[in-house]
Amino acid sequence: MHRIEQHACFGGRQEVWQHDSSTLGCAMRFGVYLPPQAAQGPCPVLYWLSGLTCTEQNFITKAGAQRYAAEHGVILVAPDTSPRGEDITNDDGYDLGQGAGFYVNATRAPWARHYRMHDYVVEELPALVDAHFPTTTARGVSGHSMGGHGALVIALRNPGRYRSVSAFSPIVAPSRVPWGERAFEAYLGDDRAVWKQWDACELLRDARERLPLLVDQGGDDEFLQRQLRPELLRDACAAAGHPLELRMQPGYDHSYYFIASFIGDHVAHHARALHA
Ligand SMILES: N[C@@H](CCC(=O)N[C@@H](CSC=O)C(=O)NCC(=O)O)C(=O)O
Repeated sequence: MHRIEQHACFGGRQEVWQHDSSTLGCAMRFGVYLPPQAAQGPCPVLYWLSGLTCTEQNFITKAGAQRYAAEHGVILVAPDTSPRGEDITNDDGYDLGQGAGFYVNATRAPWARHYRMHDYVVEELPALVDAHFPTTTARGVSGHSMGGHGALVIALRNPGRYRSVSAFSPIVAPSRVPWGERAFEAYLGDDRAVWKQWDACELLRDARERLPLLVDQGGDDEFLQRQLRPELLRDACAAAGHPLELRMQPGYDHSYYFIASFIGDHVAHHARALHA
C-alpha cells in the first residue's frame, strides 16, 4: 500500500492511498481523513460510500466533511465505487460496470470475477485501515444515492459491525427502480428472490438489529420519483418498527451541494454513536 496524496486540512490530514485488493483483483484507491485527534490516539471511523460515476475523489473534494470530522475526532474513509482497470469488465452506460459497483458481490459472469464491493467495503478495507491508521473498533457507514443504498444494505446485512448508519438520497429499493434493476440483473441474475438480499426495504423486515436511520432527501432531486422513492423506505420502516428520521429538504437537488449542506448533521449523528 502506498500514499499518493497528502494535504493538511483543518488541523489534520487528507490522504489518498492505493493498494492491491485481493477481494477485487485490482489496484484500488481510497481517501482517508485523519483528524487532529488521531495524532494523540485512536479515533472511530466513518466509512463513506459514493454514488454512480464517482471515484474516491468526489466526497473528499466536494462534501466539506473534514471540518466536522476534525470537530468530532472522527476518521473518514472514502473508497472508490467499483473495481477499476483496462482489464476489468465495463459497460458503456454510467450506471453499470466501473463507477457503478452497487456494493454487492456479483455472482454472474463476466462480473463475478472482480465485482465484490460488499466484501471489499465490509472486510478487506476495514482490516487494511485498522492495520495502518490509529482506529478504534467503532465504525459508522454513510453514503449517497447508490452509496446510500450501499450504506443501508451493508449495515442491515452485518448486525453488530457498525454503530451508526445514515444516507443522502439513497436508492432505498433497488429491486423496484431502473438503476437497481439494470445492475442487479447484470450482477446477480434474473432471480428476484436473490435481489431481496441486497435491497434495504426487503432487509428491514427481518433485521436482527434496529440501528436508527438518518436519511436526508432533497425535494427537488431529479431522481426522486423514478430512482429513489423514499416513501418506500418510510413504509418499510413503519411496517418493521424500525427507527427512521427521514428529512425531506425542500429545494435541494441530488448534487454534492446538497450533501455539503447537511453533512455536518450526519457527522454529528455518527459521532454521538461512535464516541458513546
Ligand atoms: N446523469 C449523471 C448521473 C450520475 C450522477 O448523478 N451521479 C451522482 C450519484 S447518482 C447515484 O448514485 C454523483 O454523485 N455524481 C458525482 C458528483 O460529483 O456529483 C451522469 O451522467 O453523470
